[in-house]
Amino acid sequence: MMDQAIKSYIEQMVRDALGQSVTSPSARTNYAIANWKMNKTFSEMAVYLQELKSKEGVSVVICPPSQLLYPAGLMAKQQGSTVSIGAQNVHEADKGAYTGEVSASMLKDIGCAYVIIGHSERRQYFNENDQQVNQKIKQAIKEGLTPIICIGETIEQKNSGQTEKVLTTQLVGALQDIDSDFILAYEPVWAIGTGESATAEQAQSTHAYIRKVLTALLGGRAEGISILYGGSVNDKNAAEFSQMPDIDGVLVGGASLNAESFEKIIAVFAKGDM
Ligand SMILES: O=C[C@H](O)COP(=O)(O)O
Repeated sequence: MMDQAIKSYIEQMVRDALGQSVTSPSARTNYAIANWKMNKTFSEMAVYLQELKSKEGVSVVICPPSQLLYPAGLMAKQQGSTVSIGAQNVHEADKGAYTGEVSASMLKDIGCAYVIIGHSERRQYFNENDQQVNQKIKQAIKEGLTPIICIGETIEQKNSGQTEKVLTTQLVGALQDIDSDFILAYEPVWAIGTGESATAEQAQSTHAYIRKVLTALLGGRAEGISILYGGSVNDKNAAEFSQMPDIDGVLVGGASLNAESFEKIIAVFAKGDM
């Protein structure tokens, strides 16, 4: 548990930061990240990667289930693709007796460049807490992986006006003693897999708040952090998100499973094509 005095101090910094305008979209990298979750076989992955064309001006990351991490990376390399490979989770320990788990050094060893950490499905089904998320981020950074840190509120938290408090707590917990770069993904739990995305305006307003919290925590470094939106993004609504100054890309679940749909989403986030 965080000391109450530190928490109050950070909250004051956040309040102070709320008056500042800190956005500079052109300086940040745009990302289109596919989270396949527990989907796709080897042959489905092979067909998908053959079909998928990436674009300049946007970093594309595919996060397949763990059995496909190595072959997907190999195949992308053989095809001369610029697509990077990311894992969907990592364990917080270096190594040891943790049956079924995978370490950050193992992910690095097989060519992963990114790892999703703190996805709401991990928090909900596997009881991951902010302290674990923080440890996983540290492990990822130690091994040279870029963490894709997920935060987001549930529908109950949203309806009771707790969104900003929940996001601030998750950010403060996740980012303790983190001084390397990362990607942040705002994924309202109520929008994940429901077909009911946040509106682009709702997402923009929350992203602007998140950036101000990041500014309070990290200072000027927050300016360069890409903040992605996730939650029922598809090839129809992606363009609206891409117009928002604090939305630097998307983390896509269901709609990323189809190469054609994901390619359309990639295209709208390609800087220069907007
Ligand atoms: O990581 C991706 C998110 O959970 C979003 O999933 P979704 O696009 O299926 O709503």
